[in-house]
Amino acid sequence: MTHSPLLRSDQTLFRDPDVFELTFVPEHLHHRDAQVKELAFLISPALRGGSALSAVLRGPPGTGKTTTVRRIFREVREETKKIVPAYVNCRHDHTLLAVHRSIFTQVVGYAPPSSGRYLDEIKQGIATRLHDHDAALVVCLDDADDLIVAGTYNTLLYQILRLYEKWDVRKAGVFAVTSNLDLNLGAEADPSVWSVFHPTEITFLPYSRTEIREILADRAQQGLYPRVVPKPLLDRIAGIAAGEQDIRIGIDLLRAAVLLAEKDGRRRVTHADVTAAARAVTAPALRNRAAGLSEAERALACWIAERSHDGADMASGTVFEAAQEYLPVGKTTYHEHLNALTRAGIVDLVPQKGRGREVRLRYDAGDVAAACSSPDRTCETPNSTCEIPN
Ligand SMILES: Nc1ncnc2c1ncn2[C@@H]1O[C@H](COP(=O)(O)OP(=O)(O)OP(=O)(O)O)[C@@H](O)[C@H]1O
Repeated sequence: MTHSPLLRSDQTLFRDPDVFELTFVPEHLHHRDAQVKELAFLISPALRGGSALSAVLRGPPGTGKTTTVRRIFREVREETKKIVPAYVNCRHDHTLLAVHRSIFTQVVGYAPPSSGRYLDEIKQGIATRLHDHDAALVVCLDDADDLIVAGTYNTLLYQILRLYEKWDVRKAGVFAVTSNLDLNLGAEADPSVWSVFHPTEITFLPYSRTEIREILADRAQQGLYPRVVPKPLLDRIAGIAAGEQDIRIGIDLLRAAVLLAEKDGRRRVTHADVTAAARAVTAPALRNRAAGLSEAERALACWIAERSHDGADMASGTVFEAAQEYLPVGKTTYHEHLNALTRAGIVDLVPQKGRGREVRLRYDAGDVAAACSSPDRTCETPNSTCEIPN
């Protein structure tokens, strides 16, 4: 067997580490052509001296909403001075003043003085610059649900969209973005806002495993030296990210696995690097999933983890029968708990030929046991038993 020569301490596997930063805007935006086209269409009237239209962008976390907007805004900035895009992260800026200060900074090119500036002066500064340059404003309010929590959503939309009523500027377009699928940002708008908002709804569906694989391959090619991550390992990373329905997990995992190889002085990522990195990267996601379960559901997850670790038969019916010895629950309750674990994304129920369904853990059994133990009930893999409350 031949071994590739070890890395010297001054060598790195990263051609460009920035490619793995979450703020990185990729050169090629995969699988978002429809959304890019729709946003470009909404902005286009402003290129012809009119006003941009508005939109609500909705999709689960890590589906490329922010990246798509940033990508379009970058192109707009490069192509024309007739449109001024302003991106506001509402997690950070959710008061009227903070949002307008952020818009001012991007429109005017420097921050307004921190003291002695009232909201109206900041708005006037924005409007004057837009008027002087005959430019149209397009604002992206990313994570706009934070504005609803802060109680500023409607006032802000009103003030941005109706800027033209007080100053001689064109009507602004607003792209409101949310990853909260239970929230309808359009419906949250008051009638006075709605009459000038009329957003087009743009949906971002989760990427499939193949799409994630392509995005990750592109990242690896841009950010790493050739052959650092063998193709089967890239497939495995894509599978883990697809299971989590979050491309970010894939990007983090790729970087973490390469860092482990680099730390060890190796030129190639191994299966063991991915396993170790996956633990670290998916642990917070798994903890979040477990936190949403009831004590009884967590106890069942723990028990399933132990059984899976021991290599026992995982057919759902067999698991139920074996569970009877330890877990005093009836069949209906057992299935309810099992369904809750499936919904939480901790187990999958995989149909088996003629044998009902197999209970399969999405994570390492030891990690599930660790995430689902509680102070009163420690789950250990292997061999310990869990007590399940009714
Ligand atoms: N289509 C894509 N092509 C290349 N990279 C992508 C694509 N979509 C997302 N990414 C990358 O995935 C990461 C997460 O994307 P992004 O922040 O745009 O998701 P989001 O939908 O805005 O998530 P959230 O709702 O949590 O803010 C970023 O690093 C981004 O560069």
